[in-house]
Amino acid sequence: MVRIPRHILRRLLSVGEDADAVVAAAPPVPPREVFRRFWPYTRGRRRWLVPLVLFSLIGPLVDAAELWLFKIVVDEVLVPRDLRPFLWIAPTYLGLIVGSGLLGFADDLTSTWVSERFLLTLRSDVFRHVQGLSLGFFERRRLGDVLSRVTGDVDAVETFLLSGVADALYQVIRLGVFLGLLLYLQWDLTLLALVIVPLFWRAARHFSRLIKEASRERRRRSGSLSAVAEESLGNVALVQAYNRQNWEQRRFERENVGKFRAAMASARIHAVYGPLVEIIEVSGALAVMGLGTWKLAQGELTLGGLLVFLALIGKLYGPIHGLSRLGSSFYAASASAERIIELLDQRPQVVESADARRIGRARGDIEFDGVSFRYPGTARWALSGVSFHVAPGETLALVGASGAGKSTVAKLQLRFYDPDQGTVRLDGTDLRDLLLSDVRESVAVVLQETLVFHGTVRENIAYGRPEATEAEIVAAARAADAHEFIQSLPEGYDTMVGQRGRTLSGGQRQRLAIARAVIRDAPVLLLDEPTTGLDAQSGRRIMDPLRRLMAGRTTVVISHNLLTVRDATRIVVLDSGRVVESGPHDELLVHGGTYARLHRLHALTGPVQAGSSSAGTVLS
Ligand SMILES: Nc1ncnc2c1ncn2[C@@H]1O[C@H](COP(=O)(O)OP(=O)(O)OP(=O)(O)O)[C@@H](O)[C@H]1O
Repeated sequence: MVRIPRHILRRLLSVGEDADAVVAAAPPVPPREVFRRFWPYTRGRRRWLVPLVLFSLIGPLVDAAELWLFKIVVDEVLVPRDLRPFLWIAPTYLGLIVGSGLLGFADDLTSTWVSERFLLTLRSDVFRHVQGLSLGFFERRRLGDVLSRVTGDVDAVETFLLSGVADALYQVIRLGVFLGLLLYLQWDLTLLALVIVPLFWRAARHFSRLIKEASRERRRRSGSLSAVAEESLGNVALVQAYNRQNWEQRRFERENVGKFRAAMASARIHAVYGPLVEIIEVSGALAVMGLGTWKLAQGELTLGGLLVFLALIGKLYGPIHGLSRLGSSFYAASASAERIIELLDQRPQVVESADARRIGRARGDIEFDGVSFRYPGTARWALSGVSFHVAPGETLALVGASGAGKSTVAKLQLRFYDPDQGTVRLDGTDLRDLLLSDVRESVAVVLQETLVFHGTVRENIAYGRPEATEAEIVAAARAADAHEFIQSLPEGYDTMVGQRGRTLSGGQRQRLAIARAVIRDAPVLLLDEPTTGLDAQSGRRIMDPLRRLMAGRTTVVISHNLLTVRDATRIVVLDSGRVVESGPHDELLVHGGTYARLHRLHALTGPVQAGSSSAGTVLS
């Protein structure tokens, strides 16, 4: 026999290495654990598995009956050349075919219903889980990979748990039925036919491991591909402006080729496995045929008997073959299941306490008490020992150099993260003791990067409060000085704004964001660099609406632009996560510290010098 050197075989069947992976492979999970994790999702639909099992039981019986009829045709019609038995055989056969057709119809519909229902629940659950994860998860993970798991890998779990198991059951039942018949017909021939089973088993075990490796790699590459595509296409303006298309193309190509290689490795494994299984199968069948023919010659077997026996052997190998093939798709599916489990095992860093309190509408009293915070996985304190208090209706301005920790304060106020030390309070209660939804409900945000969704202008404003009426939406748009420009859009409030509001200008997006905050009508307002990216005129334009929005609310305004903050009740100056100064504008100027220095610098070079008079009064 020709022996293929081991190293060639290993290369042929290996997946290859990826030195710097975009997305890491999920940790391996044993199949039993995968079952344990996903079985609960079949709750409420398990009784539908009973007819499915029954269908799988009846199918092979119909098959066997057909074969039996064939034996009768050969032995009682063809060999004695007698047409009479054919008169009952023909309608019986037709009846069997119609019956199995109806059965197939019911089986198909029921199994699709059960599996699609399962997927419906699982997909929604995975999405709900991912949505509930803390901001920290999204700041660390590649969005494209998460998307690929939610939309692609979820489907494979169904294969693993339902279709796979139903198929396995079906094959086992077929195996049982045909084996029983064969043993009944010729036990010695049957035992000979079964000699190949251990060989099948060994081959299946060995190859399923290889297939699992290849599938893992394929799924990982799919995740990487989505991640690269999402990053490149999501930042298409940047990519084109910097002429980085070729670089992005290469990045994409690298993952694309990786996926191709993984697919080829998987194809090679299957291509070796398929013929191997066939060789084992044919050897068994040939041995049986030899012994069978000998028995026929000895007169121990009729021709019909031998033909049926050989046909049944074919049917017997079918399920064995099917089971071994199933093993490989089962392992391939488990590679996807591992990726889902890894996602489901992510715990939100921010969790609502079991006895969280409702506060209803907050008064808007905010307090940071000795707050220190470090982003997960980093060594540097983003905030250390930060304390300040803002009474209801007051305005606090946070200023400081870039990276000083201003946005981090906003994230802690929204409870996107919990402080490592100290306490953040709303109306005197630790945020950790409040319902998370209440904490978020009490805050309206206008962020640096205004978030606009693909949808109509109306939907974007109402995102702040979905139950808002048309009149409230228009009133909010007016308050945000957005009504006029919205009306001049081709379809007014029904105009679709592209994803991330690309069809709007920066100032228009900001005013839309303000309208959304107005309609939310929350007691606390977080303004993170509300004039970022706007020129002096646009910056001035949103000052009035901002002022209207801030009236009567507790406001925390984050700004580099010192001219927009001088009328705040109190200004807190942050430096490397520490409060270095705090007090009203005039006091800080007299004090002559960091703020006074920054202010002098700004007065000379500030970005809104031209509009300083109106910009400066925003907080008045
Ligand atoms: N998700 C994150 N993971 C790790 N470190 C972070 C994360 N976000 C911010 N940081 C770090 O925390 C520090 C404070 O960042 P923060 O965004 O609060 O600064 P900022 O004062 O708002 O800056 P800017 O004015 O430029 O927006 C910075 O050193 C920054 O690198």
